[in-house]
Amino acid sequence: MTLHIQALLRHGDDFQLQVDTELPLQGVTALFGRSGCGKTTLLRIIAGLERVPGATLRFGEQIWQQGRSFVPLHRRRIGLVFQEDSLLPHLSARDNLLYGYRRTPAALRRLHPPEVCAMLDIEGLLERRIDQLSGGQRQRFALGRALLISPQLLLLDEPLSALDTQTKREIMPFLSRMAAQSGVPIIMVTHAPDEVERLADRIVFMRDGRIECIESLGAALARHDSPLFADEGAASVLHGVLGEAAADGLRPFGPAEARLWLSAAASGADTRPQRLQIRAQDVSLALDDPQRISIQNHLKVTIERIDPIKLQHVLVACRTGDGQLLLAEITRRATQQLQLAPGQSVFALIKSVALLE
Ligand SMILES: Nc1ncnc2c1ncn2[C@@H]1O[C@H](COP(=O)(O)OP(=O)(O)OP(=O)(O)O)[C@@H](O)[C@H]1O
Repeated sequence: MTLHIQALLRHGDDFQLQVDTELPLQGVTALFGRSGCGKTTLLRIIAGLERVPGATLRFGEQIWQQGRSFVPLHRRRIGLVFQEDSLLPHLSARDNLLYGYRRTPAALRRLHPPEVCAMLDIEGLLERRIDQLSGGQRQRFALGRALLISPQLLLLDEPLSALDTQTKREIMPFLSRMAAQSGVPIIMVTHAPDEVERLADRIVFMRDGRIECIESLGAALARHDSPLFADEGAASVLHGVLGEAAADGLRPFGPAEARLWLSAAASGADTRPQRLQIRAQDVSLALDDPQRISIQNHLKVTIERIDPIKLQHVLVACRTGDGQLLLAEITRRATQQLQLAPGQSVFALIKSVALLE
């Protein structure tokens, strides 16, 4: 399934959006870029909230806009969730949730309240009034309401940005569960690299009203000049499964040839693949595997590339034993002292990891 978008739009003298692209849609697509680059404008065009004369929009075989024909939002079967939750305060949580479901013809319903409630863990909150819900719970209801129209496409405009860090952390797993289980493609506007790293399958990088490039998450994390690294530095995302806690509470992550130990809170084995974020600054390299050291996570890796990134630093791209990419940011001086080079086997010492929940 792809979305073809061709549009040229001006907002005043300062801003022009010019897009002509064929966007693959499976899974989660993040629209990423600096404030004002046109992410929300593009999302509104896709939704049909912004009607651009002369634009063309095709969703698979369906023509949403071409020439004089224009399919309005409600006939595109799009689920929308914005930054600020838009629940109706005079309705109960349950009636808000079912608002779109009740208006969706039975023949078009593919997602139903029990599965959506379970996905978002909101069964116990259905009888509450809206003002009795926390910000995070309200946003879960907004997501549920959007899903229950059984949309062909979900558009999320910075759905987490109005939430505090703790609530964001609470909601992330629901978003990723929803992306994995609902089968509905998602386009999400964000300018937070950690949201992209946690949720996205591909990224549309935008700048000054244009699409710079469209990349898979893997490709976007594999280049040293990735826009994802611009503010917070380079990071790797490792995919793996979390095992059961050892006697001391640490939990294994990933296969034996690339095993890491985490102090993750939840207990019990969880067979869902998870993502682990490792900042390149938290990875050191050693020629031997040091034993008398407090750092617990040592991985044998092979150097693939070394890219200068700052005056005194380089980014070393390494392959782990299970074929994943791990980035280490070290000084040029260390690179010379250790005589590091592509193809070489070294040990990556990882000071800190974060399970992207
Ligand atoms: N209705 C409007 N009228 C005039 N200018 C607008 C309108 N909507 C947006 N703009 C301008 O268009 C540009 C792109 O805005 P847009 O909201 O799409 O950016 P964004 O990338 O989503 O930014 P942010 O991350 O801050 O939400 C901005 O310069 C904005 O000021």
